[in-house]
Amino acid sequence: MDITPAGSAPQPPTSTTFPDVPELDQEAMAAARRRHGILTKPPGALGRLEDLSIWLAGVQGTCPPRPPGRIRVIVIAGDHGIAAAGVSAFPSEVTAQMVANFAAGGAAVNVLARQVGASVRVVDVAVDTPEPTAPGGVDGTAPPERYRIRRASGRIDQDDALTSAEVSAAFAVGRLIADEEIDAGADLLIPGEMGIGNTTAAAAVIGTLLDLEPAEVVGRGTGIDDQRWMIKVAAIRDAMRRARHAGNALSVLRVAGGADLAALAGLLVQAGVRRTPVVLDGVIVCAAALAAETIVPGARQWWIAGSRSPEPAQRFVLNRLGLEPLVDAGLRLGEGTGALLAVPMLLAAQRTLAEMATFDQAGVSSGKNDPSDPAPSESEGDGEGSGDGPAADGTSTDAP
Ligand SMILES: Cc1cc2ncn([C@H]3O[C@H](COP(=O)(O)O)[C@@H](O)[C@H]3O)c2cc1C
Ligand SMILES: O=C(O)c1cccnc1
Repeated sequence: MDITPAGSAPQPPTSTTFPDVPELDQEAMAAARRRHGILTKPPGALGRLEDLSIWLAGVQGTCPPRPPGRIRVIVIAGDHGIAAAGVSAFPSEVTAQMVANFAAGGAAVNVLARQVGASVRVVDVAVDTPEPTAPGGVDGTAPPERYRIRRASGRIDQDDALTSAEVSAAFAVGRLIADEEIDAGADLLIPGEMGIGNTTAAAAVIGTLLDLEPAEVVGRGTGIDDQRWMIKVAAIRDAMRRARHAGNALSVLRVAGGADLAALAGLLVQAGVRRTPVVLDGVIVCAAALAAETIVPGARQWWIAGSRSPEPAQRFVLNRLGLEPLVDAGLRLGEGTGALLAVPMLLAAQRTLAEMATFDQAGVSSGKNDPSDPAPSESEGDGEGSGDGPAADGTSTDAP
């Protein structure tokens, strides 16, 4: 697709092509639905676990699906010039300080990752320090300069966040990271982020792409007071005004987003290209997801929504993408924490589909009271697993 220049600074036009994203495996999904129909439970009784397990079968192309073997959280770190306007309750220095905290294993994302056996990688794409703050590559040996796009993205109420070359480079870095991780064996990706001021950029990107009012998309971020809220609305308004005529989603990321958002968008697209599932996190990751789906339609099939953010802009994105968060626990942290909280549900979905006994195996009557209408045998299945089905005969499925 063509990338048209936009924003105040004139940019040379560039042209970039994007990959197609494959469809989920419909046969594996149909097999998962059939299997749900013969497991020892009333049809649909596992609720969203059934949908999740069917999705997992579709992304893995096999039924029953396997448990994820290597869950990777990738925290994309980058500062934002807009922080200088006073849109956050915290100063920009916190971004670099938190990168050190991630490396030391002391952040919330580290704790929640440990809980589900995931590992955490931090990538510095635009932290406001002279030298990159995080090591490069999956094993930390690649040059960190490869991932660093610039020192803080531009102040979006006055300037473009990035140049054309930088937004393309950031998107490419996101794709590179996904490739590196998947090549190293990751089979479930959890994108997270760290960057003071990034809820302002996320809101501006979402507001622009969905044509919303600044006051509809602004949130309290790190916990700003009313005075900062007004500054933040004005910053989003000015950024949206600059981005309105950007032309396409990548250009919106260039004008009103930043290196972190563009890298996240590239990572999300490439996960789909590589048939690798993703759990989405809060409003910043969702802003990148909206851009990614706009750039490469269909990428969203490979994602599920982990957690509802109190940031109002996230809801608009999830509605547009047709995703319903698994968890609504009031988390407003980012880093990938909300997504990690949803991982146990995904694991439960895999396990129930893979390990539950069938009616035949357990010798349990399969739920048709009319003796002239015998239950489907295991080999036949019933063709429909989850969703509305006939009432069960009341046979217990040993629910806890
Ligand atoms: C100590 C600390 C740790 C964090 N971890 C994630 N965020 C989250 O808060 C920031 C966005 O909020 P705003 O737009 O209001 O600056 C991002 O860094 C996000 O990841 C943190 C914020 C702080 C202060
Ligand atoms: O929704 C999020 O991810 C979020 C919300 C507030 C602050 N940082 C991140």
